[in-house]
Amino acid sequence: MMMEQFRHSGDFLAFTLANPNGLAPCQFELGSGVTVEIWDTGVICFQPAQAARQHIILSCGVHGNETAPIELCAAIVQDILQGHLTPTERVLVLFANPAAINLGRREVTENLNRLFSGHHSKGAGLINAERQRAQALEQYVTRFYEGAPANEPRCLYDLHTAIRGSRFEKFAVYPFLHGKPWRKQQLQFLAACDVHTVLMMQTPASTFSYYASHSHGADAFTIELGKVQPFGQNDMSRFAQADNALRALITNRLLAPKPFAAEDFHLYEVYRAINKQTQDFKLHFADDVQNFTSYPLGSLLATDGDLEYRVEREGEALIFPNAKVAIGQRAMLMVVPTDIQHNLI
Ligand SMILES: O=C(O)CCC(=O)N[C@@H](CCC(=O)O)C(=O)O
Ligand SMILES: [Zn+2]
Repeated sequence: MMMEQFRHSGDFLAFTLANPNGLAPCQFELGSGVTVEIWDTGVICFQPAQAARQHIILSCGVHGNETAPIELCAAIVQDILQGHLTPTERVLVLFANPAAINLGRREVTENLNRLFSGHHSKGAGLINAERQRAQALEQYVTRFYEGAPANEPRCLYDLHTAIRGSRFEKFAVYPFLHGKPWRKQQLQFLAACDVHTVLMMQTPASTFSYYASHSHGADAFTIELGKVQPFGQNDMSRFAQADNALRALITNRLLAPKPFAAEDFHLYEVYRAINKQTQDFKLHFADDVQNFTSYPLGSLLATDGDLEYRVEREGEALIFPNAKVAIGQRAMLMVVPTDIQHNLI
């Protein structure tokens, strides 16, 4: 797709996917006065005509086969470009891994969501498209927040879908805050997105949301919207609330949330992370077992060479099990319900 076709259609996703290795930066203004800046393939920034109060990053396609969030973000961008939606806030939308989206695969060579906070530069001499993209995405996030006064809210919602079905179809990961309190206002926003299950992380991570949270002080989340499906096969009505809430956020039309109530949420914390140590890592439950499933104490969950992982704690539930990850990486998290009200602000 050429520039002219893109300007006509407003289809920034198609423009990105036709130019997965890079796009010449450019800038133009919409009839509404919104300034549009294209920084790179998959990287588009909207600056409203009037002074903004919030600095919002929406990202999708960190994993190339997680299509529902890509469709959702593409529609938002197209509606802005065609004048149907006029942001009042500064917005950066990222289609994070165009090459993987084109392949319909989670990754081209390496999991992009394990390369942030400098992990893209670890491992002597290793260079690949995902490492370069992780570094570039960090630079774009930095550039965007450099344009944000320190006292103004900044957030990043990194939209994904899970590989498996989940007992809770939509859920969020709240990155580790190093002892700072979790924010009720953010949980209320997640509830407005119809996301009522939140996993509170207990350690630093190499994910995009942890990077935005830790390096830029953003309210940042990984949000899982349903299960991986090919393009065109998502039932987008299941994500209508998230779509509406994100559109309301960028146009400053969010309704006042109802008072915070702990019973509106299923909160979990990580009890332990199981990392793959050998090529023999094997899960001992079926592929259709859902995220947040629990088994009785002592049940065998996984083996890794001579190692056995069994249920150790009452109520322990599994999440993100994946035997195909690279050695050394997280193959499954075990989580437990938590009541973290003491650390909510
Ligand atoms: O379903 C799965 O196994 C993976 C879904 C996914 O991509 N999840 C993210 C979570 C990131 C986080 O922990 O914040 C990931 O694994 O990168
Ligand atoms: Zn993902």
